[in-house]
Amino acid sequence: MMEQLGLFAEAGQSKGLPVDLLEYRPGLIGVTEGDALLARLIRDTPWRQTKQKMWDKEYLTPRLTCWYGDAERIAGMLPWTPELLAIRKLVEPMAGIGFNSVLLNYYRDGNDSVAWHSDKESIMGSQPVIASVSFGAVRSFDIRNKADHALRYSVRLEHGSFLLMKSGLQEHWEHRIAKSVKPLKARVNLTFRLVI
Ligand SMILES: O=C(O)CCC(=O)C(=O)O
Ligand SMILES: [Fe+2]
Repeated sequence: MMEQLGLFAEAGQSKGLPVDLLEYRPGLIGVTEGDALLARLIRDTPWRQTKQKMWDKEYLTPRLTCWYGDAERIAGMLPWTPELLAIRKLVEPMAGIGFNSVLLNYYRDGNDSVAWHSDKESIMGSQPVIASVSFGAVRSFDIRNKADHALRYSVRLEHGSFLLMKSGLQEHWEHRIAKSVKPLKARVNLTFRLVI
């Protein structure tokens, strides 16, 4: 429900993106390889639409998801695929840490979204570093300060791009992928995480 309310913003690339919180690098993966990966990830992933609870009512999460990782150690995860391992190998040196899991998000069109949240589950510790790789439709990744919602920035996450959410981001900032009024094609996002 909250995801429906006034979230049709189409923000662009903010100036002065706080580099202590976020680092954006387009072109981590080239267009041709990215196109192939996008098609394969959409086709081969056993996507699920989970339920989320809000105000005591259950809603279907407005996107599809799937977890992969060190399945022999972490319950509920599928084992790494060669493709996901290859992407992990690219992002780990850029993040400066190792990851044992990745959450895949599939935004089928502009109507799919993720509402304002921070990724601070206790299983990741309070200052997690998260590496994010995007394929497909360009979507705006918005961040806002928890104490002052007027303090906000946006990054347009392009096909094949890399975004590093640094350790300070989750504690004092929230992020989202807003819905779009423009018709949009599919997007798949991978967020590599260290679950402890
Ligand atoms: O799709 C994205 O770029 C962000 C996804 C996200 O915030 C998450 O999986 O926690
Ligand atoms: Fe997130």
